Amino acid sequence: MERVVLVTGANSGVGLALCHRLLEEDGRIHLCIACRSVQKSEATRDLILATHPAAQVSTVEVDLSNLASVLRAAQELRCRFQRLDFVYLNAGIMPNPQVNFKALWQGLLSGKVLHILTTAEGMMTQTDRLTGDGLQEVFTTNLFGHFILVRQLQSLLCGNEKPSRLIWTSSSNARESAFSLSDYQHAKGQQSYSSSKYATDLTSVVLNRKYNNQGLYSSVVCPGLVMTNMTYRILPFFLWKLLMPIIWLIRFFAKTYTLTPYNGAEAHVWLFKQKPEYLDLLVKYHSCTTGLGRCYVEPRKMDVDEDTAEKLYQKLLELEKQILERYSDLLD
Ligand SMILES: NC(=O)C1=CN([C@@H]2O[C@H](COP(=O)(O)OP(=O)(O)OC[C@H]3O[C@@H](n4cnc5c(N)ncnc54)[C@H](OP(=O)(O)O)[C@@H]3O)[C@@H](O)[C@H]2O)C=CC1
Ligand SMILES: CC(C)CCC[C@@H](C)[C@H]1CC[C@H]2C3=C(CC[C@]12C)[C@@]1(C)CCC(=O)[C@@H](C)[C@@H]1CC3
Repeated sequence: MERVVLVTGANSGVGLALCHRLLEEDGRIHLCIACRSVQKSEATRDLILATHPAAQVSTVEVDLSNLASVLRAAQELRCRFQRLDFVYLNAGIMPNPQVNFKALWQGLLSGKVLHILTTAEGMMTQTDRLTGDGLQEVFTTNLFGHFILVRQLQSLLCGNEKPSRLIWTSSSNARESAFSLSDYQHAKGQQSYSSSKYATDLTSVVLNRKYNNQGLYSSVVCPGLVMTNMTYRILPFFLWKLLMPIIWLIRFFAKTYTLTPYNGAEAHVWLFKQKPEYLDLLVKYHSCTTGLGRCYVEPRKMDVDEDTAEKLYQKLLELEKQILERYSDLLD
């Protein structure tokens, strides 16, 4: 039986490369690409079919920052499919990114050059805003919209003959110091991206605890530093071009400088080929590339506190309850 794979944020960057790579691995899968615009998803479908003409590719419209749209997409997926084998929760935003060059400089002068250059710890700030639902946009797009989607797709993901898989695109920028349970949406700080990715790591850990016995497994990956629409927004384009020779040199030392979306999707594709029962679910899988361009995957233990993870999960459930009450007309 063909496997059904759903990918969010499939129209560009890591998500698009992932779609191509999954079809290279197994041309028989049914690939469902989730994008927030119909035009973009159709253009992406055509692009994928141009290189994989025999592939089965369908599209679903979902704006993860709009919870009504998430509920509608889940309803449509429930009608269309009997089960989902893989869900790649990959869409993400980092709005109005600013680099703190003072922190970068201090980091470079400290002994932690590689750590700073690969995690950007304490170096990046973002300006967040509220969604139409009154939630923080980065939290909603990167984590909560996906959380609602997963919960609404539970009937397609749980109790299947073979285990189903959730694969979240997290980041090595995920930091406990940027996250607080009392402000889990990160309304007060300026590191909403880092906070949302840490919250993603926590959520994945708890999802395993709650759902492994129903045959659903969750993993987190980091694609490394990849040049995509998201990263090109951090610095002016000409500056990136000027920095490129230095960045390619840094790649000889910084294995997570994967740079291309193809390389960035390595951990996602590797997980596609693994049996979940053998994975360490407290590990983040990092896409890595050697200086000469060979791709590989490195597992690294996550810095997560299980008690905090459980408390966050309870808060997500409370918020979910409020949202489902608000949109009760969209439920079956
Ligand atoms: N690039 C990097 O260095 C790193 C990226 N990541 C993560 O990788 C993932 C993919 O990012 P990347 O490929 O780099 O960047 P891109 O900007 O190329 O891709 C992001 C994708 O998310 C989609 N998206 C954004 N907002 C929404 C929304 N509200 N609803 C639905 N889809 C949405 C975008 O769609 P649209 O085209 O419509 O905007 C796009 O397809 C993200 O989660 C990111 O945080 C993690 C570590 C490093
Ligand atoms: C390397 C150059 C000489 C100078 C570039 C400085 C910064 C613009 C980059 C250094 C580390 C980078 C980085 C990211 C963005 C660009 C930098 C800050 C990320 C935050 C992008 C998104 C992620 O999720 C992280 C994994 C990246 C970590 C490293």
